[in-house]
Amino acid sequence: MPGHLSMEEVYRHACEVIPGGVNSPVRAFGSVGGTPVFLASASGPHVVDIEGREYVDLVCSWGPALLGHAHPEVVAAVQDAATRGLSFGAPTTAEVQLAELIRGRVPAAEKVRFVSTGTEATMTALRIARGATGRDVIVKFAGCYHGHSDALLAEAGSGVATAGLPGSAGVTKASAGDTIVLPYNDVAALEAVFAERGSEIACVISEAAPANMGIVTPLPGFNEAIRRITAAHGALMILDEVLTGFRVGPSGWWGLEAGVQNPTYTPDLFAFGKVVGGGMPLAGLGGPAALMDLLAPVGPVYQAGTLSGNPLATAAGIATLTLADAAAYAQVDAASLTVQRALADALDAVGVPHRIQTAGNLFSVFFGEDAAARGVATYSDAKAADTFRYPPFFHAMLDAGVALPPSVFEAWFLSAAHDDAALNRIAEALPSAARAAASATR
Ligand SMILES: Cc1ncc(COP(=O)(O)O)c(C=O)c1O
Ligand SMILES: N[C@H](C=O)CCC(=O)O
Repeated sequence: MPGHLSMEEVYRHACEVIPGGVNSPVRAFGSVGGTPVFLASASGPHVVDIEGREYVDLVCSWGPALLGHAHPEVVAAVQDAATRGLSFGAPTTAEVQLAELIRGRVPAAEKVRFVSTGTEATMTALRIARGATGRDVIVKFAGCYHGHSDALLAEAGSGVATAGLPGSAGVTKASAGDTIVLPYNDVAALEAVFAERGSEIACVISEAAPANMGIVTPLPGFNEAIRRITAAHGALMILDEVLTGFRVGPSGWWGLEAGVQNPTYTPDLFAFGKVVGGGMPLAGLGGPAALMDLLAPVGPVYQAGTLSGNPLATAAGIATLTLADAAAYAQVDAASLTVQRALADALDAVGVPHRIQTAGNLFSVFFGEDAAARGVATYSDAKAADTFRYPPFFHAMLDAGVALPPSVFEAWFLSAAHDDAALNRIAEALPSAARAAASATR
């Protein structure tokens, strides 16, 4: 492909050789319109497109860039690892070190199996649950996204929500039939389904705090209720911390909500991803030895991966978790609060009813009277909000040099590198974006 092409030209060419021009649907501008921004580089709080335009980034690679893009120490760790080999397909001491770092933060993850994507982590967790219980049925919640394995795409959030799809073509009836989808935050629905089919249910999987239908904070006691009900029926609880893990705090959402010492609940299995790989393809699942040892080669539940525990990804994960100390989390939290306040002020100033919902330092905005008055507790609430206000809002921000997630159903991500200059640029961009949201029509 010739150099110095415009964004539109590159996109047109990309669409000829890559479906939709993108390698993950949420990167397309399907719900906001326009040409996806092709990036050339990223550093700290910024991304730079192929035309040389710099943006303050509020996507952060959909979560991993907790410390900002290309943190020098993380890059150095990866470079150093690369000099010793890109992939061995054999165990390394670094994998042991990363597993120990995770266990130090989430003690219930006594053993960790590394994979390359969050999808694999949740898929493997389901397989363990089925292997452990001898049952087939799984329960998930509408609007939660757990990656793109067959069993978990029904009424999924993220790109499935953005595209307005009920699920995916290509999933067998048998696979879909083994998945029960319930409304999020609805303890009565969960109790009812267990009362009826409890002996068939292998597990309940939930995002620790859903962040793929916008942020829908679990109502107080909801995660505890999942724990209580699953335990009563001999089913497993899988907490998907792929997005929240090591991002909203040192021990993820579970650490914030349940508390690490004497936790109010502990799931059977955790799924991790994103931050744990420091921007490289690495994810994992963790839990008590008795369950994790069901995995091959110890137990009968098969799982494998040529690139699992890849040395570059492991090095990035170790460097990131080592650098992600209390001060780093405090910086991310403070930056998030600053943007939330500026966003609320800008929308209030032009009279756009809205609700900003949070899960630790993650947040998203829902527009509309109902969302503002009652909040958003379910996927139905999220879809009923004034989503038409987001595209003009998004494009006004982009025009002003701030890259938001290109879907109202995605979270906004800050990093420890979002300094005053970056935060000021966001604050300066917000008033005109709020005016664009105010004048949007259905
Ligand atoms: C909560 C959650 N679980 C699982 C996944 C799947 O992870 P991956 O995209 O790495 O497969 C994602 C995001 O993609 C996620 O947000
Ligand atoms: N919402 C997704 C992950 O959290 C976005 C990542 C993707 O699917 O590309």
